[in-house]
Amino acid sequence: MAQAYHPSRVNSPSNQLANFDGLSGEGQLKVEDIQEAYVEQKDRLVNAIDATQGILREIRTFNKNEWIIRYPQYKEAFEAVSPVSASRRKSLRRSLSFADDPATETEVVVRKKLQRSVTVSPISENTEEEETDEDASSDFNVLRLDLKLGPNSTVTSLVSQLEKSSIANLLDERIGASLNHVDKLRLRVEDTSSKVLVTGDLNAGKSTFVNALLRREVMPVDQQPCTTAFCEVHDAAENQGVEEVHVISQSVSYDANDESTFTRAPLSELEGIVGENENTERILKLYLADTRTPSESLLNNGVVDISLIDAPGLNRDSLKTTALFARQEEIDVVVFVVSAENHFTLSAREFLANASKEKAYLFIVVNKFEQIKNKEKCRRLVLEQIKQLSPRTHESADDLVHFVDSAAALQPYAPNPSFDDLESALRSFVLVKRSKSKLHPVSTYLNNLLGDIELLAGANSIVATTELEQAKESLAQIKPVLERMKNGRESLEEGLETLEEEGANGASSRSKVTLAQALERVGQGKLGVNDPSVSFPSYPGILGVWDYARDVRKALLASLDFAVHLAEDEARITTSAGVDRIKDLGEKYLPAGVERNRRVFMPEAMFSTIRKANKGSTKGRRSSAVVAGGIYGLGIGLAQQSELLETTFFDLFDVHHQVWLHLSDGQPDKTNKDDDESSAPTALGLASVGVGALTMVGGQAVGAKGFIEGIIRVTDLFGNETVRKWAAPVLGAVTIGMTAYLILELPNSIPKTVGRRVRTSVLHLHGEDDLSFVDAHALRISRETRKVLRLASWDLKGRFNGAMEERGKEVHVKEEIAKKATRAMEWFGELCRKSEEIRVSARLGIDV
Ligand SMILES: Nc1nc2c(ncn2[C@@H]2O[C@H](COP(=O)(O)OP(=O)(O)OP(=O)(O)O)[C@@H](O)[C@H]2O)c(=O)[nH]1
Repeated sequence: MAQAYHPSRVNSPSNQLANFDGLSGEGQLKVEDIQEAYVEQKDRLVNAIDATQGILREIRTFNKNEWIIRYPQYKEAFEAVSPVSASRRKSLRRSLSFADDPATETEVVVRKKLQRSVTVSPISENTEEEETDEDASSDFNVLRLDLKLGPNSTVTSLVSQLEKSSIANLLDERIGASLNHVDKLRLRVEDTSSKVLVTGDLNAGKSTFVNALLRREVMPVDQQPCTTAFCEVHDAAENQGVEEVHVISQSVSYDANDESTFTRAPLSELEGIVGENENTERILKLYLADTRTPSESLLNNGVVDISLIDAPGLNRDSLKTTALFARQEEIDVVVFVVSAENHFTLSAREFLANASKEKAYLFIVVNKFEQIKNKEKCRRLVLEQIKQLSPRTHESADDLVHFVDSAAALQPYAPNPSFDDLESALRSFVLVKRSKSKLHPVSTYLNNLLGDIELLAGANSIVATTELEQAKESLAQIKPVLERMKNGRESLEEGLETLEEEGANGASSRSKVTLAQALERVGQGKLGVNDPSVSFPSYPGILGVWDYARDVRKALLASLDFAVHLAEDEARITTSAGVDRIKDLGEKYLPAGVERNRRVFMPEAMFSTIRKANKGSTKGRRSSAVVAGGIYGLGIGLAQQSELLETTFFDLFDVHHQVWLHLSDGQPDKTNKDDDESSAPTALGLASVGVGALTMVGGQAVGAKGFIEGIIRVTDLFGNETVRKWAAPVLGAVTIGMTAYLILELPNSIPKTVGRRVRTSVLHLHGEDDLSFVDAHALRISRETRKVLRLASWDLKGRFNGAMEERGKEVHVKEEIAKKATRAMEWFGELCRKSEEIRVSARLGIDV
């Protein structure tokens, strides 16, 4: 069978239908070419659908797991430029903002690549030189989010309620909806069934025409005019190869797999069924096995499963029903059969006028043409009528209007080229229409969807680039700081340790010097320190000697207190200097922007705490008082301690000291100088106490030294006669003289005696850790100094480590952002590439 599609139009300049649908090329086109073109386009679309679904799913996953996709909004960026360049720029430049951040706008360029395909990139220096594209679309078609709440609400007002992620969720939902829609589109593209409605005037030969197409006399001809059944002819392959009739029960939707929706009948009963169902608009499904090859068969053509619907002849009653039927979306093609003898009746005109509104192109079969004598006149008249009824059909009349004799086509072995032409044209028309009705909307949708994906990718690429740049900028600032901190950490710690050590040691050694000097002076009967607040009492005379000794003791103790106070003051100065140096270290090592220690060091607050007595110490109370610097207002409060203030006889006459002086040739024994008199109550000592007591009883205070010296000399003289004679008066005179001497010496000797004793007492006060007065205080002061310095250095270390940690975290965060942004840039770039690839391979926007 010849398959030439347009043999008469090999050189035809216009082939509007074919041109319109992109299925026609230069020269003669065979129906196979159209079939092939259709199949190719269908396959390309199915692949494009699968690939698009793939990238939509990837977007959702990426949006969910890796990058919150930002939803861009574009508006034209108007600039005060010359009118020419303004018109150029208007379509090029867009102001890009994001739904979650409408205040921040970036100027971008929207470039057209393929039809309806745009890319977005930031403004560059060369932008001005680029070609203008007035049609460049820069808004979303498919993935548009309706972010407006009402007529007066703007995106801005809504955004306050929408987080970035909420918009990303909305976008995700939109993508989800789009995925579902693409699923439906896939089914639509893959659905190979196509319905051809055959209708026309009563008795025009519709059934004969359908039989001719089937090359079988299946449809009953010469039925009563009131036959109202719609006979839908399908390939038997759709019914497991069984030829039969399915009589569809009224008011149910037919399902071939659901027996309850139809009644089966053999083909032989078709005529009877059609006859029975007069006046009822029934639908009958006919399954026929077409034995012809796919290239010959219309029903089983290997490309689409065409089903033919033999509609009732048009009359007043059936007109409306048939018109409604023809309007159905699933009807791809309406074939109108008109008898060449009768032309178009009123009903036919009415139907065609309506149908041409729905379907711009109609396939018209002018039947029984062989019977017409003046064929040219008939052809002319019919075409004129068609021109009136369906102008578009008339324009493509060569393809769409066929003058045939259907009855003759049923004759076996009789060549019928005009019917063959019709058949080829009808098949091509079905395919072209199908391409237009099924493939074109899918192609448009995919193209728009991919365009949206590219817009989204372009905008998000800009966001990622900006984020990457910002992160890099921050990293360039923070990383060196962190590096410096890491490198400086050790030397800072060393510096702090040294400062602490130096401070504590310095305070200790200074205190030792100060206190040792003071104690030495006190031992010599002088005030430990010279200060106007501590004065030496004046000697009140022999009668006030007791009080004098007490006052001297008190003054010396107070001067020692003052010395401790001085040592503490010195330590305060040392500590202050140490704290300042710690601050300097802070300035050196802490990076800018880190809060410095705001606490002010108060030296006066040092040494103000009372240390609790050591547990188990028998001298608990005493040691508590010793270290209670400041408790009495002066250092350690020695001058207020009753046991130290206690004045004894030995403050007046230090017999013990005198004995030692004498026995060691007037040199006090240095090794035993710290000995307490109470710890060595010698016999001599006791004797001297007795003599002392005697002299006191006699109303005179006699110095032990003088007294003992006297006794020694007196005993030396007793062996001499003359001496014995003069002994009594001499002894009396000596005693008187010595007594006078001692009394006169008291103002000088008391301070020394008291000083010595005070020094000894004080030295023994500090039993803690068996340390001396000086060492105990030096230790206490250095501890306090160390404590303060340590606190300051801990604070600095804390700040330093905190700042380092913070910067470390910041670096980590920025690095993560940079990593994410880099990945996003690559990902969106790849997305654009994939999207473009889909467009190109599916020829979206080109083949329509
Ligand atoms: N000579 C000739 N007769 C035809 C042709 N087509 C149909 N007929 C005859 O016209 C009569 C009507 O044919 P049908 O096919 O029943 O017409 P129809 O349009 O289906 O009729 P209704 O369904 O009743 O409207 C029959 O007697 C056919 O034999 C044709 O091409 N040439």
